[in-house]
Amino acid sequence: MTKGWGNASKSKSPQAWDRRMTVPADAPILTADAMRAAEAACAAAGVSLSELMERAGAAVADVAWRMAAGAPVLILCGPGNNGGDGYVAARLLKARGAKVRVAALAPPATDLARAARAAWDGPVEAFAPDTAPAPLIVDALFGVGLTRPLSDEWSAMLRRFAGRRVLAVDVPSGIESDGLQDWLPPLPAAVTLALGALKPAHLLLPTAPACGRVLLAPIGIDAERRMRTLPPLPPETPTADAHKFSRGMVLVRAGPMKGAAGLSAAAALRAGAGYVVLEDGGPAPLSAIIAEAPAAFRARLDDPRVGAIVVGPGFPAGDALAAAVGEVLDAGKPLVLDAAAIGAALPRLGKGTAAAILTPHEGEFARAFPDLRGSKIERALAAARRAQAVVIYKGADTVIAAPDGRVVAAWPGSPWLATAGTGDVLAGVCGAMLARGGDAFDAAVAAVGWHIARARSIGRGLVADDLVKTAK
Ligand SMILES: NC(=O)C1=CN([C@@H]2O[C@H](COP(=O)(O)OP(=O)(O)OC[C@H]3O[C@@H](n4cnc5c(N)ncnc54)[C@H](O)[C@@H]3O)[C@@H](O)[C@H]2O)[C@@H](O)CC1
Ligand SMILES: [K+]
Repeated sequence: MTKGWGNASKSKSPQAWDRRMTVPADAPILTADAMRAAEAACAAAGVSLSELMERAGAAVADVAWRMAAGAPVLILCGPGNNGGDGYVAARLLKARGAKVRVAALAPPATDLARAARAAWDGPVEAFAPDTAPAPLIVDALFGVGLTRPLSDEWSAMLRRFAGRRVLAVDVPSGIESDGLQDWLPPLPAAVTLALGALKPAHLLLPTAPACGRVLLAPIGIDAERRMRTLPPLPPETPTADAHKFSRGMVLVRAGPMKGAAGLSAAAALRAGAGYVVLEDGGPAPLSAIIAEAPAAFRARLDDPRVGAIVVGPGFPAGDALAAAVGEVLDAGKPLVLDAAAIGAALPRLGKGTAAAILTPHEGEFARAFPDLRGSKIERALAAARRAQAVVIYKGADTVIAAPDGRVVAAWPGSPWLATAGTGDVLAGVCGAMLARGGDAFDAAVAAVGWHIARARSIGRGLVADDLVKTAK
């Protein structure tokens, strides 16, 4: 039932395995409200809520069984349906022969949880400051129903179990699942089993690292897929009749810091563009880049073969940037707008302009959209709607949003991307993907996927140039 599971007992280093932060690819993401709506739709379609809880508990038991590998398990149950999942898991684990204890924070407060508690035929301890630990702790205290931070007393009780292996049911308790609050869980999880769909908090900072490795138990919910995790990178081989212009032509406008635009141009080539022209560039990292003086470059803007124009890398705000942005907007070609070019273009975007991808990092986003509130996903969506453009809201928890409501959350990226010049590379890769034609959101998703995959394959010691230097 669960996806992406690896057997802990086979791992040479369980501790290293525990610390891995991964999420299932191309998986649905739902807010708590959307989750409840999906649950209601399931019930209307004839799958009872108790059946959903039974499936959830079975998935928890399955993962716990393998994580415990024969060692005793302590299941902590809260008052709501998250606790109900815990009681179901306890019953099923015991039936499989596992050594299970259950400790409850409070009596069950929902009908479903009461029924699940009643079906558990073992003892229930009160979860207290002296509750004895076990090698595996299953955290079924609170899920998407958490409405306020955990009390200091409960937080202290949970912190006592730090260092044990922890399996969190749906979310680590204490996390607000929609990503609206930065509450951190007192007991971070090695593995979090998301039920029905991933939740924003699994994929956004600061909560995502506390979820550890995230697995998904679909439990039969028909989750809509407008919000999802990063899909696998599609295989890309040029068609047999490809030529340099059919693979996409990208223009890169250079500002005063010429190395940045050079990196973008090299990235566009490396990501598959057939022909890349760099305006007024300095020494470019690849000699296959066509460097042109400003006048010749401007004449290119009208070339019908141009698939995308990149502007912003190495180009601080000012009159020169405003003029450059004005020219590329007038050209009516698909655009990648990075850094200060985003703010310069914003007043004109969405008013009949061509498709655009904006690539702000945190500071640039705050300058361009200072009034937006909510989770990073909500802010990215609001910015995309306002700009009528695709927004890649960069960071370790990059979020890609389209004006029509589609979202991809790209956590976990690669920590090696946190170094100068990688944003210039991403802008160039976006140019290559956009120049192929097709949907700008799909292009942005492919660009982020390319960037992360490349960074992961390089790993330790990565500098931005490495992302574009070689094909492998
Ligand atoms: N939505 C679905 O489709 C399914 C949900 N299931 C489970 O149900 C969970 C949601 O259940 P609930 O909505 O009952 O919510 P929870 O079980 O997350 O918690 C709600 C309860 O906790 C109390 N509470 C909230 N914050 C508190 C705090 N800080 N301190 C003390 N008490 C607090 C509430 O008053 C309520 O009694 C999911 O996370 C998942 O584990 C599963 O059973 C399977 C299906
Ligand atoms: K939980």
